[in-house]
Amino acid sequence: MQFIGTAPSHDLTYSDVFLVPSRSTVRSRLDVSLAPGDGTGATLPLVSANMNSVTGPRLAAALARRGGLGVLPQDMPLQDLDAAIRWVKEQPVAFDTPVAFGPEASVADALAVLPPVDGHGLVVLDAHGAFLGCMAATRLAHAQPDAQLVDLLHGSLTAFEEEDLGDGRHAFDTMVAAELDYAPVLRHGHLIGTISRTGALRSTIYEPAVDAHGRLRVAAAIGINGDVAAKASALAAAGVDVLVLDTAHGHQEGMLAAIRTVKALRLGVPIVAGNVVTEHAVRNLVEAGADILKVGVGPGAMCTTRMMTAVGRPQFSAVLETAAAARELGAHVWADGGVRYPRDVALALAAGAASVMVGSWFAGTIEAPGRLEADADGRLFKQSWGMASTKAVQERFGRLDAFELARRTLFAEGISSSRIYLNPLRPSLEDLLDMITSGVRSSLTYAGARDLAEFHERAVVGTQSAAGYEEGKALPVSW
Ligand SMILES: NC(=O)C1=CN([C@@H]2O[C@H](COP(=O)(O)OP(=O)(O)OC[C@H]3O[C@@H](n4cnc5c(N)ncnc54)[C@H](OP(=O)(O)O)[C@@H]3O)[C@@H](O)[C@H]2O)C=CC1
Ligand SMILES: Nc1nc2c(ncn2[C@@H]2O[C@H](COP(=O)(O)O)[C@@H](O)[C@H]2O)c(=O)[nH]1
Ligand SMILES: [K+]
Repeated sequence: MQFIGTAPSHDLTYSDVFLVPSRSTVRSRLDVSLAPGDGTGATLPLVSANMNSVTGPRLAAALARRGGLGVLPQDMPLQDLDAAIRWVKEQPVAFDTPVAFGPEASVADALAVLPPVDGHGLVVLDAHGAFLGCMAATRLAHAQPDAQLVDLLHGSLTAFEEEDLGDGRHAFDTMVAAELDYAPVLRHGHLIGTISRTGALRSTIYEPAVDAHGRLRVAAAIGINGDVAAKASALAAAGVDVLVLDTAHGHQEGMLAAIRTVKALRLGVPIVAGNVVTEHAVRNLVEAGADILKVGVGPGAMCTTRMMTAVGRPQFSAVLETAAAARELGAHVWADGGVRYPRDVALALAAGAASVMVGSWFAGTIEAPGRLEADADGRLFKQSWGMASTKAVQERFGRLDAFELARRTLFAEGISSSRIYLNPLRPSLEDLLDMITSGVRSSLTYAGARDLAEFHERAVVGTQSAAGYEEGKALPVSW
């Protein structure tokens, strides 16, 4: 990456910079590879943040199916993490995970996890897990909230046998011919997944991130305190593909010791460690055994660290410096936090990040863990909160005595409650992935790059004023 003109002497963040188009020989945006090449097996440079409101097993499976990686948060009890990892590994790769309800569930139960939008649907299973029927999510909009789903199944949609669908193109055409936008997929009469037209289309564009056994990949985080070796070993035994060692101040002795401990276990999975923002920290953490550095102090949407402590660093420069240092050492960087538009992802990758970690943006999706709520205007949202917020600290340390809990709560550095609204046009994680990857694929072709290594090499970046940034925004109403 190079700056157009002279490189600025002060630190920059994503909004301060823009990409300059260069002469290109790349003829199509579909000729571009977005594989991070960081040893995680991901084929898409997107990682979901290890936040309770962001990454649950459902979101992790959906993300891995399209090539990214979900990081399950360290706050989940170990047995829940174990179950979540195993659950992700059991999910279909070629089809979507069914949104399933038991025979007792009501329309209100369904609306708490699934908005009545096109392209989505739900299945109803009997008490033994056998498939009873399905319905389009849009049906929920016109039903009484207390109606039982099972009573709405008459005229149930068609279900396909797996072999009738074939490859993504054939599956898409089959659904168009059947005038269906959503359908369950059966194998010998047993439910193995669901499919939508967009899902069929996506399967021709994305490549799932799968392990050596063809199962979806998943990452999990652990903190630096407690029995780090026991936790890391337990997660590896459950089948985790990437381990993330995470704390607010990653450049500390406690982190270096934790990395050394996990490295010595030789678990055969990449070790991600952070958060850091300097070249010096990269050198120390890689020396201790980290393969990937998680970079970002203070850019996160739920994060109050910069205002509380003045500590941090504008994220574009943090990524640029750490990625250069990591590259020299054969390590990689994940740019963590502060991403609000596809352009921010493109800029992090141009600065040299292998992958980009997204938190709050993904919290407002159907696949995120929270329940759907509606505000006074009927707009749907999910709750989100920071992992260092009072809420998170109280949940994490709830088992401690009142004095210890109060002491730790004093040091909160995050927002406890925030509403992340679902984008009505892009309510699902996969809709956001489509938007982000189409933007980033386009960024690469503007730079004349076929893959992320070339993109980083060829990217030309300029700095802009606040007015320059403003000019780039679309106008929803006339001026
Ligand atoms: N990327 C970012 O900007 C930030 C992210 N977070 C996220 O919040 C979550 C919780 O992290 P964390 O608060 O580190 O909790 P952890 O449970 O991981 O504990 C952190 C440990 O580091 C010690 N420590 C020393 N200095 C600091 C410091 N300045 N800030 C925090 N801990 C310090 C703490 O001791 P003691 O409590 O005695 O001081 C504690 O032992 C993580 O997911 C983290 O990524 C949190 C803040 C910033
Ligand atoms: N200082 C804090 N940082 C936090 C907290 N919770 C999460 N985070 C960091 O933010 C990113 C996600 O950023 P986003 O802009 O995409 O939401 C996450 O990975 C953490 O590094 C917090 O409470 N305090
Ligand atoms: K912030």
